[in-house]
Amino acid sequence: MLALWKKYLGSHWIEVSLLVLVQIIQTILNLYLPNLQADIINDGVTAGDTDKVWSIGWTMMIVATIQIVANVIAVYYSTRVAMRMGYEIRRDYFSSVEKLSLHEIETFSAGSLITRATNDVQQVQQTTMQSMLIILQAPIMFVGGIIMAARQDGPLTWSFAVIVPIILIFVGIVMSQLGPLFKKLQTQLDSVNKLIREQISGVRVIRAFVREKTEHERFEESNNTLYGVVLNLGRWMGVAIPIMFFIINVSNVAIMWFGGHRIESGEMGIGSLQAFIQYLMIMLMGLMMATMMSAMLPRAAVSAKRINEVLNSHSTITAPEHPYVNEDPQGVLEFKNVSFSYPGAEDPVLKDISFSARPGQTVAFIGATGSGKSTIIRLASRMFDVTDGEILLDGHNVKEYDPLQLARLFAPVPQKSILFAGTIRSNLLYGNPDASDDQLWEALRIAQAEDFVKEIPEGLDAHVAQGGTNFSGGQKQRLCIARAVVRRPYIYSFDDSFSALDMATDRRLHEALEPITRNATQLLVAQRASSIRHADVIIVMEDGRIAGQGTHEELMQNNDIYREIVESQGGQGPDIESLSIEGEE
Ligand SMILES: Nc1ncnc2c1ncn2[C@@H]1O[C@H](COP(=O)(O)OP(=O)(O)OP(=O)(O)O)[C@@H](O)[C@H]1O
Repeated sequence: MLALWKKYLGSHWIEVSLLVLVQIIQTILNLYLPNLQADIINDGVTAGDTDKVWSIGWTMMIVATIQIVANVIAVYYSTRVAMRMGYEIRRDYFSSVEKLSLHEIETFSAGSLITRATNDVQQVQQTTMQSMLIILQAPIMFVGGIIMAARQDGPLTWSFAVIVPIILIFVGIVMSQLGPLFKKLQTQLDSVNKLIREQISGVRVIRAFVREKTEHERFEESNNTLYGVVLNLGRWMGVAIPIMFFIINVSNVAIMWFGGHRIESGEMGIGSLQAFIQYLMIMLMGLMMATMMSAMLPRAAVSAKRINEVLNSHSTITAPEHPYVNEDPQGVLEFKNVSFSYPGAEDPVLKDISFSARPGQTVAFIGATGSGKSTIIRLASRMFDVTDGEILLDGHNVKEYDPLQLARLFAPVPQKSILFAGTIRSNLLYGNPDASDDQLWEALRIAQAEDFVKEIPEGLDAHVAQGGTNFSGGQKQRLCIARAVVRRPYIYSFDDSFSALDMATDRRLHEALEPITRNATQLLVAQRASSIRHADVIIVMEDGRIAGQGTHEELMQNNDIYREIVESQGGQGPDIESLSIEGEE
């Protein structure tokens, strides 16, 4: 927490100093007011001195006005400084996450990165705001309250020696119960939030599989636990608050009783007793504030630690000091004895992978699910660093490149179609921000998306919902392919990108891609043997190893696994090249 305060409050030291100043002023004035009240009663009202009543009354008015103004300024600046701190943390956090490689993102997990950016930042922001109001006030009120009370009546102040320990013991007991409950509340809130997120985003699947009842029960269970924790908290609060007031009121009565005797014996004025009671309240208030802080700070410190972990982590995928600049990229890719394990995993998912892919060539990967096909595609553009071996691009290790320059040479079409909220145009421009409308339509034509986009009245300006949920799976896939085509990269990587297309569209797409991929390298992952049979090289993956490579004909002759895959999909299968297309022939 201190590290965050130092970093984000340090640059606003003028506002923070002003805040400290007004806080000190308003707390001191707050301590001064009961003193004036004592004087007005003792020297004015009791003595029948109207002038004194007026003069002290005016002083009280002025002091109270300054105190209110100082209070307003304090609340204004503490809110402003805390909100800006939250804004700056979120800004830095976002740019830190943007720079992280997939390795770190996987290590943190996407869910945790989101919670840290939202809940944790909110927690730190709230605590900062409260702290700025309380942190100085609490000790001044506590110590000042005792000193000022002692000035009114020294002997009576000894009563604090009994009241304060009783309250501290009571608060200690309550906090020891509330602390774990607050922690549990946070965890339970997280789990309810997670469930809501999961169930809302998966609502279509839940309905399709008629799982509403089960999901409802799952939610009920989690929500009930949360309700139980809140209820338990409420019970403790419900008991603790009245008992606290009871202790305070009993203290009040005791002080009045003792004070009454002292007034009777002429050792104390009525005004002094009244002021004394107010100082007791101020002192107790200081104590409460300090207790509140001691409960809030540890929770915020945990959040601050989680935020700092992200802010201080650096991408392991970095540019070398003098990156290699590829002036004339070709797209020749070579894997040399590559092995790879995912972060945190013990077993390698790729073992001793070697192959090469040249411009104009299509290298396809086929194999059982989980055999490592997508991982090869991810490693090629250095989303992760290999554990062993090396990957060369145009003869240079991908680690020698600036990761940004490297990324520009590739156009990935990921397995899961990812579209962003906006329009079709804004999504396609991800491929190349300078592309003209003609180029966008050309890409849509190649990706077999032209027809359905033309049918939408808004065309390129058609709205795309978050995650592209207003498009079908096949439409999303085609838009993602168009986005890659817009880029006109040196290496295309299609990771099972044709799975949602029917065979005829698949064929048309391959034909349309042919002219533009003539000088580019194509990496192609597919589940359907028919859609890769014309690849120049087919690599058969099994359990993270290459179980064979060659053309379709070669593999059919000498690779049992490949033959099995082809046969399991209907023998030689319908060759997509030979499929007739509606409207053709
Ligand atoms: N991000 C990840 N973290 C840890 N392990 C992973 C990760 N992604 C994949 N794996 C594991 O690596 C192995 C290979 O996964 P990969 O996605 O490369 O397989 P694939 O052949 O493309 O499968 P599919 O055909 O189902 O897409 C699998 O066992 C998978 O569980």
